Amino acid sequence: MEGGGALALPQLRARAGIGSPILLSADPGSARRSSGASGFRGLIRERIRGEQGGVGIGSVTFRRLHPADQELLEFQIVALRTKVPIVNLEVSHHRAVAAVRLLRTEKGKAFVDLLNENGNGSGENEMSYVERTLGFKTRCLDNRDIRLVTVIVAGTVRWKRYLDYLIMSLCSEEKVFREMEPLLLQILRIGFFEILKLNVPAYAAVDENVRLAKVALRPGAGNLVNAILRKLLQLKEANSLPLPKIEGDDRAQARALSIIYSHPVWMVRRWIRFLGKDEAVKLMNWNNSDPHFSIRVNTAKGYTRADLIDRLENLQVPYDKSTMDEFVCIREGMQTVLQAGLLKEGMCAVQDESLVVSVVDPQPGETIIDCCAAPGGKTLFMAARLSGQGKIWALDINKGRLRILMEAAKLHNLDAMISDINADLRLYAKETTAKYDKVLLDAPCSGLGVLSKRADLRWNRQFEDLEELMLVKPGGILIYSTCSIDHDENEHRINAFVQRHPDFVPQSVHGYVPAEFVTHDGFYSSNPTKHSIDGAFAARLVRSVL
Ligand SMILES: C[S@@+](CC[C@H](N)C(=O)[O-])C[C@H]1O[C@@H](n2cnc3c(N)ncnc32)[C@H](O)[C@@H]1O
Repeated sequence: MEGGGALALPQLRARAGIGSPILLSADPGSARRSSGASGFRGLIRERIRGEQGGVGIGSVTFRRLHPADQELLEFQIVALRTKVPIVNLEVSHHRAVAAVRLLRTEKGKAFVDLLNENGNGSGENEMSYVERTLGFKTRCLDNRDIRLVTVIVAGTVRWKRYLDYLIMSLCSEEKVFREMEPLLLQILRIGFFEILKLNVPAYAAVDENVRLAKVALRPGAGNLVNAILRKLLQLKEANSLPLPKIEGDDRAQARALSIIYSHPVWMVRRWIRFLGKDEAVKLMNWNNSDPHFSIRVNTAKGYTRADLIDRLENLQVPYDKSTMDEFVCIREGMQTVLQAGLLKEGMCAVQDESLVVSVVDPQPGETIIDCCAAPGGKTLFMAARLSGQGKIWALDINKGRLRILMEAAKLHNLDAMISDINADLRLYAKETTAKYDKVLLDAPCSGLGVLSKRADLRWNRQFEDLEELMLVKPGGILIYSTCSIDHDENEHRINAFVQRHPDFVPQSVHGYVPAEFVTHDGFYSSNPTKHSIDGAFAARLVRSVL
């Protein structure tokens, strides 16, 4: 086995006796193409059948294997035959978990990051996915592993177009890339990402990914990974990665930029048209940078930002004070904050540092409906600003997300001020006679302002349309907000709305947010490249009294 990382068989046997979970399952897993009798799994099945008196392939096939592979095969046979539960210690467990998470992310069945899950719990969940998908278990994930999985998965998703272009260029023919089995492609993406963007030492990136491909798939898959990664290393060393040149007509340039900065072509073309090439490149660089997280202190529980800062200093988590009083910004150490239980205590919440709540400007005694409320970042923030007087209705179509919101409300001592409504806003708005002082419509949008945090959104963009709502009292205020920087979802939508509903008059957000966030038309707009915070938009519309 490459890299000299293989354990000697007696050692493996000794570890097999420790009694951790089992190594192999009979189910080859949907992500892997059946490798037949020529794959590891096939060989094992044949060998065991042979030993049980069936038709085995015996030593002839075994001689085709490299001695190190044969050693691994023997080990796996011991595990299967003795049914001793064994954790697979051969593969790099965080890479195995990352590969499985990438497969699941691509099918839309997992989020990119593990931040919302708890350390050990998430390790166990991940292990059961790994077992079902790969047919073996890895050892439990510790905090460092979870961080590595998050970094690898988020980075690989973010750089997918760039990585795939290079992988395809290095395959002997395009067909090899197009027909590549999903798991093999994820392993290659991880290897490419580690080498090109994480600067992982070459021996580790190559050996570990080769071993993962061999164990999870078959020896031939490992050989392919080995050949392609070594070719990549040579090209990287010679500074001659086969990337497209930014030349030709607009379309060709957009295509090249979309590969180099790993964004969809339509997005690049749109941004070049509206922002110009330089600004579009800046924006893509922001989207590709590591996201930072903002934490809002929970004043409703009596905590101050100084209390939060004390805790962060004790935990040795570096932070920056935000311009907004309740916030601090964290670039690294989020896992430490989670582990220390600051969120569970209700001391703070992870929340985008947007000024939308300042645009709403909740005042004690007001009734406010938050129309697309879950998971509740803005609901909780608004409730905290009501200083114990007033009421917020949190409406969302998604019951599960609404439940999370109400749990968080309880944690933050704000549950008495918040009631939930599980409904489709379009139906609710038609059927109810209720009217509110303020209506916040934080509309589902493309999320084009938060692409640095949501690595997957750039590949999954879809518009969802909402009916206009008439839940606002005469004289009340509708606040429309998005986490998008796209004019079609923001200014254009507001202008169209106002044309259809002359009883709603835009009111400048001047005075509610610092001047640098107020657009020419009096809307709130934050721009990642200008303000170094996520992109967001908000408009205040006052309903006339008549
Ligand atoms: C952008 S998120 C809201 C984020 C939230 N305001 C916050 O600050 O945490 C959009 C939410 O709209 C909800 N949603 C989408 N369509 C809806 C509809 N027709 N009626 C009610 N809620 C809807 C989604 O379930 C999702 O939770």
